[in-house]
Amino acid sequence: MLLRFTKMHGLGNDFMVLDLVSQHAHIQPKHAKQWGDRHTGVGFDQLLLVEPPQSPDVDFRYRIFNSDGSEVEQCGNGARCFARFVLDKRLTVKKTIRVETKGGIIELSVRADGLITVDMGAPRLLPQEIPFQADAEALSYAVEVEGKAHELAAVSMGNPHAVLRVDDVGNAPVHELGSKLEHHPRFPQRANVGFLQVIDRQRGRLRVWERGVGETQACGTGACAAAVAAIRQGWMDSPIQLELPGGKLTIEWAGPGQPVMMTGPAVRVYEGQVRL
Ligand SMILES: N[C@H](CCC[C@H](N)C(=O)O)C(=O)O
Repeated sequence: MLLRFTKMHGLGNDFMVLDLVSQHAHIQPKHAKQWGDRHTGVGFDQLLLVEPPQSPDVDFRYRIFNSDGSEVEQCGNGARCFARFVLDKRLTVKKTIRVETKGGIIELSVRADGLITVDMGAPRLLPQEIPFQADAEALSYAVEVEGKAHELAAVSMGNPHAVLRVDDVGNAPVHELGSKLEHHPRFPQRANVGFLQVIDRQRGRLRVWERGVGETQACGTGACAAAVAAIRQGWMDSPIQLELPGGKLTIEWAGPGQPVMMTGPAVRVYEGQVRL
C-alpha cells in the first residue's frame, strides 16, 4: 500500500510525518530505519505518527521514532510540526491541541504570528525518573568517561538528557564526548547530550548530540533540559533564548513542578508517498 507523508522541520531538525488518522497502517521500528536512511529512504531525524486519541481528554496520540528505529517518549521540535500538520490537514480546527505521548500529555498552541508554543510539562529531576544512576538527586553529577570526570546535569522532559556547560559550543566535543555519554552505563535508557554556552543571563548557544540520531540542527527537548539546568544552577533566568545551529528557541520555566514552555517555528517542506 502507498502511504502519504509530509516532510517537515523545526529549525533543521527534520521529520517525516504520517497521518494515521486518515490512513491505517501498522508502523514498526524497521520502517523508521528504512525510511530514515538519507541515501536510500526519505531521510529524517525522526518519524512522527499522528494517531487517533486513546483517552477522552486528548485530541491526538503522538508517537515518535528516531532514525535508528528506537521509539521514544518525546520530541519538542516535532511537537511544533505536529500542531502545524494537524491544522494544515484539517484534522482539527482547534488552535490549542492536547496530545498524548509516551512521555506524558503536552499542549500545543499555534500563535497568530505562526510560531507554536508547547507546554512540555514539568521536567523530571529524580534520578529514577530520568533514568540516571545516582545515589541522590543533585544539581549536577560527576560522570567518568575514559578516566576523566565530566560535570553534567541530568534532566528528563519525558526523554533523558545530559547537559554540560562549555565555554564555546563551536569547539565543544559534541561528537566524541556526545556519543560516549549517549551510551554511558549511568544512563540505562541512553541519553541525549546537550552542550550549553552561556552568553548572558538570558541568552545561550546549544548543540545537541541526540540519542538514536547523532548531532542534529536543533533539539527541542534538549533546549528545555538545558534551560532547566541553567536556571537551577543559577547561570540564567527565564525566559531564555537559545541559539542552536538551526535557529532560535525561547524557553520559559517558572521553577520546580512548573511546566517548561517552548516557542519556535515549524515548516512544511514537501508532500510524498512511501510504499509500506
Ligand atoms: N532523540 C530524542 C528524540 C527526539 C528529540 C528532539 N528531536 C526534540 O526536538 O526534542 C530521544 O531519543 O530522546
